[in-house]
Amino acid sequence: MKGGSVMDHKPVWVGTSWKMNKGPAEAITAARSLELYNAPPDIQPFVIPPFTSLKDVCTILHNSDLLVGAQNMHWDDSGAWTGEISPSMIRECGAALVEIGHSERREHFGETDWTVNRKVRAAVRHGLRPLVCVGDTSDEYEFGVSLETLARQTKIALHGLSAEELPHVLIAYEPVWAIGTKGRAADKDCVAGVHAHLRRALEGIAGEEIAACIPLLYGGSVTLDNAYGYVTLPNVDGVFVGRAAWEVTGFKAIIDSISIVVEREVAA
Ligand SMILES: O=C(COP(=O)(O)O)[C@@H](O)CO
Repeated sequence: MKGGSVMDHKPVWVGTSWKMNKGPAEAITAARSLELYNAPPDIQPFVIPPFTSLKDVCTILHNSDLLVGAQNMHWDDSGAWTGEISPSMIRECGAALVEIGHSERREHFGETDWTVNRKVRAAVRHGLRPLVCVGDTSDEYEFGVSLETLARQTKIALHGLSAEELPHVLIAYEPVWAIGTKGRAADKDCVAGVHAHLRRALEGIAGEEIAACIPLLYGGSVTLDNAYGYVTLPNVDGVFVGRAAWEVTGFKAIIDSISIVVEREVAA
């Protein structure tokens, strides 16, 4: 079928960020209903709760099949950074992942390629796996410069990482025009083309062998109806879901739909 994740028996990543939803009580309820969840073989599920729920969710899911991440962090270990959360604080909560550079943070909170790079380097230094979000705006898409934007964001995000550090990174391609209630999901041809380009960019940065280890996820209006289609594409190693996975039942349904495809491909 492809030279991507399923054939290589790498796990297919299926995760959701709860964004600014679920305070501690609701997050604990959701985490408890995932605690005993047996993830299908070859699927690596993850959830990314808000900071106020991070420790509780990490504690509940500590021995589960799910990984837990934070939605952002500062790059410094500690200091006078009012309102910020450090990498060691996230580690202390028990998180394994940290999302960096989501377009909502780039657009509304001053995240830049430069701050993304500092955060990515800090994350790996602290033993966290950064999930770096890259994405083109609708203007960039219309003007035909999406690939340049994505290559720039990726190169700067990973700048300065060593050959040992690079395989800890995950990348999510999330077109800004695909995210949220006003977004439209990218079609499969677009995702296949962009992911092939991103893999080549990674090969330029890290060499072929390491680039092949870096999971490339797609995110933006992923639903139960389209999720499994994305993971059949070459160079798509998973999906990063928002709204459609905020309810635990929706999240599990998406995982199940993907697992059918994965099992079929592994058996073939
Ligand atoms: O923003 C994301 C996608 O949100 P959707 O609601 O699925 O469009 C991605 O980062 C997952 O949170």
